[in-house]
Amino acid sequence: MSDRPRPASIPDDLITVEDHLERILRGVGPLEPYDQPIVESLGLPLHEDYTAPIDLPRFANSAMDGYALRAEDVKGASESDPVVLPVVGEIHAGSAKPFAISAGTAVKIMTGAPIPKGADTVVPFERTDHGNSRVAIHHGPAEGAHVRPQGADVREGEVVLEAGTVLGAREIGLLASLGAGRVKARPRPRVVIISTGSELRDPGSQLDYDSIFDGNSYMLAAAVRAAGAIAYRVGAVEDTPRAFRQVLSEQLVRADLVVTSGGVSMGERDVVKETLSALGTVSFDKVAMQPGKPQGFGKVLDEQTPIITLPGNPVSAYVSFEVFVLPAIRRMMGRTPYRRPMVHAVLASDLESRSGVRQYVRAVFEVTHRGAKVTPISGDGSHLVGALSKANALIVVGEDETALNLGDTVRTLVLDRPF
Ligand SMILES: Nc1nc2c(c(=O)[nH]1)N[C@H]1C(S)=C(S)[C@@H](COP(=O)(O)OP(=O)(O)OC[C@H]3O[C@@H](n4cnc5c(N)ncnc54)[C@H](O)[C@@H]3O)O[C@H]1N2
Ligand code: MOO
Repeated sequence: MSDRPRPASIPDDLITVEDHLERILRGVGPLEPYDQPIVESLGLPLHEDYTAPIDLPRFANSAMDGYALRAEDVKGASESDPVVLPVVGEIHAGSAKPFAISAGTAVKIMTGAPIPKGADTVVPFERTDHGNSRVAIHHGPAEGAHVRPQGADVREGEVVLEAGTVLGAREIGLLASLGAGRVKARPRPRVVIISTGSELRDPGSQLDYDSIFDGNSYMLAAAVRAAGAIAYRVGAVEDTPRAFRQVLSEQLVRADLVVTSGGVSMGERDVVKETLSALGTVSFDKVAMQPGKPQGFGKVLDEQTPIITLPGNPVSAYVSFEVFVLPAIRRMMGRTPYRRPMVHAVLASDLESRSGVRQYVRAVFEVTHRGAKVTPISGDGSHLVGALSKANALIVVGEDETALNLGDTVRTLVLDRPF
């Protein structure tokens, strides 16, 4: 049970959002880390400190196309009084031949090529006559000009990325630059999504008079991917325990987590509840929230795979994903914080809420020159997917709060924002 005090207004037969979430988070553990190809690690937290095995730059090299030479040999050179040096060769990046020059000579050098032994400075072509066998240098540079020194960026032995760093393009680029093809991270959880309902048809197929398209499994698959996990979407399963049990047992081999939609309320064909209650390892509860009241969580079959059962109403399924599944996925991946941080915003209209439930109100969040503002979207039906698509935030109204007023500061979950 959560340590937080239970709001007094919650009816006895409901459990709190906090208790249900805590039960889920206790029931899903972080997945075992292993060495993964670096591009696959995008968005995953690094499991251990990463120490640079080499210097960067690995060798002193030229920052410009030009001539490598000794600054001392061209001291005081100018356009009107150039210093002419013999050109003893040409070095390209990757030509794999070590090179050395002696005093009073120059070598053509391209960007990225190693500075030859004996040289300390590069003069770009633009400050010369661009000569081939001899070159007139029109400028006396400071020693070290246009040379990128070895180890100036990263030192061998230095911890360049700390454990817990979430890997993005820049970090992956650094790892590759240091020669790491793989890196230790917890894997993306594989999440199997099963929608249930004999009325459901796949988008693009023919509808009967009482059938509807299966929006939820697509919405949930997209949400799973957006959370950084792998989604395996299973087409809608009809409302019979046999069909549901069969799909579940077939799917468990590839699941770290199963998420279902539908079939968990009080109906006579609530197949998820009926089938899983019989196993005795999944508990079904009414959670003091709106939308999203009927919820279930437990472990299934021999694999003891965690399963989160979401209500079928689309808005309820979406909000439940945000509140329960997203934190579970993040915990499995080792990403913290598990829960999306709340953002404070000023309410743009009055809002009424039912006592005894935590209300998640669809809303539009925007940052204006006056600060963060949030406007509720009208209509609170859990079937309103059109309205849901217009929202980019959920206002969280506490269990004991029944009215909020225009101008109040409210807590908001700003959806889709990385955290
Ligand atoms: N007597 C009671 N009835 C209901 C209660 C209750 O407490 N007592 N709770 C209501 C609440 S709240 C919710 S939420 C729903 C949850 O019901 P289920 O999880 O059993 O979901 P279904 O009955 O299967 O479907 C509900 C609704 O959503 C549509 N649906 C289902 N799956 C999909 C999908 N994949 N894509 C699009 N739409 C879907 C379905 O057709 C129904 O209209 O129960 C209330 N009833
Ligand atoms: O609580 Mo149900 O989940 O709103 O519509």
